[in-house]
Amino acid sequence: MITVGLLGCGNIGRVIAAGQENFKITAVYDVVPARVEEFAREFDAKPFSDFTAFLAEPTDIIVEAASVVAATEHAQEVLESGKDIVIMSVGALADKEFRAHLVATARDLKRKIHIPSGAVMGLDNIRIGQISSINKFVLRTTKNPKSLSREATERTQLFSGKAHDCVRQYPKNTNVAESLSIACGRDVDVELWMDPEEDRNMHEIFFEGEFGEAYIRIRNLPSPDNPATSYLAALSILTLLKNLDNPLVIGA
Ligand SMILES: NC(=O)C1=CN([C@@H]2O[C@H](COP(=O)(O)OP(=O)(O)OC[C@H]3O[C@@H](n4cnc5c(N)ncnc54)[C@H](O)[C@@H]3O)[C@@H](O)[C@H]2O)C=CC1
Ligand SMILES: O=C([O-])CC(=O)C(=O)O
Repeated sequence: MITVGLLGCGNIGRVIAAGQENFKITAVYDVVPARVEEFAREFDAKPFSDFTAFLAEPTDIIVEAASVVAATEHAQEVLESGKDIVIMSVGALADKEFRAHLVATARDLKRKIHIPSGAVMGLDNIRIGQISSINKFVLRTTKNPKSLSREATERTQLFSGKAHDCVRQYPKNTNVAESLSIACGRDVDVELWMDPEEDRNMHEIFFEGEFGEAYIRIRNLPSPDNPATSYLAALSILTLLKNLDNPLVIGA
């Protein structure tokens, strides 16, 4: 049985915990002490209010499902402790120096940094961007203003530019932009829209290159507990965890 240390007892953490089968969340940590205690009671895990003690607990892998700040603060320490990490708040890796340092540490210590497909589809073959020329890559994300904690009466563009700038400005809503950039091997172009007529979290991907062209549209249902996060993102990380011990690896 794979043992998991969970950093972040929120919406995604709860979906993962509810779906445990071939892995077990044995240790949990969150900045909100009451949340850790409640989660630990409900899912029979050991609660921690101190990160160092949490990390010292014997677990096989740490799952970050908290925030860009949490991933930035703790990812390096996790790898240095000899554990693999799953990073959900991928926006942390928009800092190129930080990412390079993290990857170098993982390489030296023979550890893995897993990035779930999250709220999009297609990350598998989008990786061909690392070996083949791409002449266009645009992510257009459209969410209801509520998912962005804003108000609007008409469709409004909030951002147009590069992924790393977008996720810096909207760290709770555009981690996918950074996942696509890492997969594709370039800082992708991003448009972020809010639309009061849209009740889903929609991601449209326009991808053109030597291979031909692709258009992927994902219309995600928001998570019941956090409208900023698509339910698909939680299902994605749960699938990743369920496949950690599967010898059959599918996808590029
Ligand atoms: N990669 C992707 O495709 C996607 C990534 N995400 C990201 O996944 C993360 C988790 O999402 P949700 O569970 O929906 O969020 P949530 O807000 O429901 O839960 C996050 C939990 O982490 C805790 N937390 C926040 N900062 C912390 C810190 N510095 N140290 C310890 N605990 C901390 C909070 O108290 C909360 O309990 C978020 O960063 C979100 O933006 C969300 C959707 C898609
Ligand atoms: O869940 C989504 O639709 C996307 C999201 O919030 C993110 O990438 O941070």
